Amino acid sequence: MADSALSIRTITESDIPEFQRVMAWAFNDDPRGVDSKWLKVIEHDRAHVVLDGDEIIGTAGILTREITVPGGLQAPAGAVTVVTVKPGHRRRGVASLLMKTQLHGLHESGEPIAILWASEGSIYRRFGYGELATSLNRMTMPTRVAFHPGVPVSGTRIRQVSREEAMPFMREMHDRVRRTRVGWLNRVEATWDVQLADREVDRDGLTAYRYCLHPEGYVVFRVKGGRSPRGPQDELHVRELVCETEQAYADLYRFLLDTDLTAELSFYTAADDPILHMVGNPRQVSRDLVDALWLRIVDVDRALPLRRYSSDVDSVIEVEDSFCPWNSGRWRFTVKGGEAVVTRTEDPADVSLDAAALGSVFLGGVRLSVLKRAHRVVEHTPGHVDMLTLAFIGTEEPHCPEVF
Ligand SMILES: CC(=O)SCCNC(=O)CCNC(=O)[C@H](O)C(C)(C)COP(=O)(O)OP(=O)(O)OC[C@H]1O[C@@H](n2cnc3c(N)ncnc32)[C@H](O)[C@@H]1OP(=O)(O)O
Repeated sequence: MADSALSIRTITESDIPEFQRVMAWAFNDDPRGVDSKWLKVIEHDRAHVVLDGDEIIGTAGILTREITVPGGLQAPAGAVTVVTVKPGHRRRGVASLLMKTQLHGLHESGEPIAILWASEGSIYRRFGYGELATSLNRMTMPTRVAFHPGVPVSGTRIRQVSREEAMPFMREMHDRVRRTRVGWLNRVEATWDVQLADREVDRDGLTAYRYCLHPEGYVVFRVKGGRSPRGPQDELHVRELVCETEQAYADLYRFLLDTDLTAELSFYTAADDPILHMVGNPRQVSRDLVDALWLRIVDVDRALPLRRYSSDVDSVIEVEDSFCPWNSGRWRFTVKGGEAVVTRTEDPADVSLDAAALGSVFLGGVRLSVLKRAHRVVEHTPGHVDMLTLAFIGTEEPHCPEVF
């Protein structure tokens, strides 16, 4: 329960310095001037502060985004960011008040999905966000590894260019590709400034970004210099690799892996990055899967029909959602030819779950059958969990390549 001394409102320009200070202190960081990169994307009418009297003690923002969902469709998503509470004011309900205000606002404006990256795994389930809606593969591999015979490299010339030259090409390429990849988000101009901000302070001893273009894709990376008695040991840190053809993917990876003076490539990539199967020895690719997007179904009946499903289903799903009570109760979920219809029903439930479990499975990143084994889903009618599992799973692992 929120403390009764607290109030909440959207921000004005004059709140920005204090908004930034609270953010910085909460993240154990230093404010670095009001041009701090995250502030560039904050939408003032969707950012909130919590006050204790006149003192700003909490912050949160929603970014208006589109997310690609299974079926190659785009759904509106509220991208929740900079949820922070000033040290000294924690555990008195400030974050809960921010979460409630955001989710009620999204419900009223008809935006059926909320997404976020969690700083800690123990915070957001209580607010109905499901973990691992997308996961991230922290991958490293030696450079120079050979490809499996039969993986073609076209010999297309790849050009390293300046950021200015790369930007128009990257904007267009990204906007085409993101519409085809489940979990990818659209970018507004300020997003590019944030995602590819190249401030000295963010480089951690690495070079500035390098931009390399292929006619059907691009790659952005930094290099970390290294030497050893055995020879050059530079590391390539890939920031993003965006390709609209499989050929460009093979060409750009080959280009990176053949870079002189390097020993290792690292890339926070999709869980199912095909590179694992492109190299001759898959054990040379080390992988570490972590949670990425957490997803919240704001409105069950609006959200579920937004995507396409892999098989037909007719099930009654009982949802428990004390934080957004309009979702609680039983819903008939019928899929025919990939399209879902969701209606209220009084019929007995085939399957029961909570809002967070529904958020985890929405993009196909988590199997409902696994949540059943984890005691997070209850099956009342045998067979329905398996049927729903197959319907929700798609042809690729969902992936969100950017932190917001
Ligand atoms: C999307 C993003 O922006 S991710 C970034 C999140 N922010 C940070 O990590 C910055 C540092 N942390 C903070 O600023 C704060 O501790 C926050 C925002 C995580 C939580 O704010 P608070 O105002 O303390 O949370 P609030 O008092 O509403 O707590 C609600 C519940 O969550 C629990 N909770 C809150 N934070 C945590 C945590 N870090 N770990 C475990 N439980 C937590 C509380 O114990 C409480 O539980 P209860 O309902 O059972 O009593």
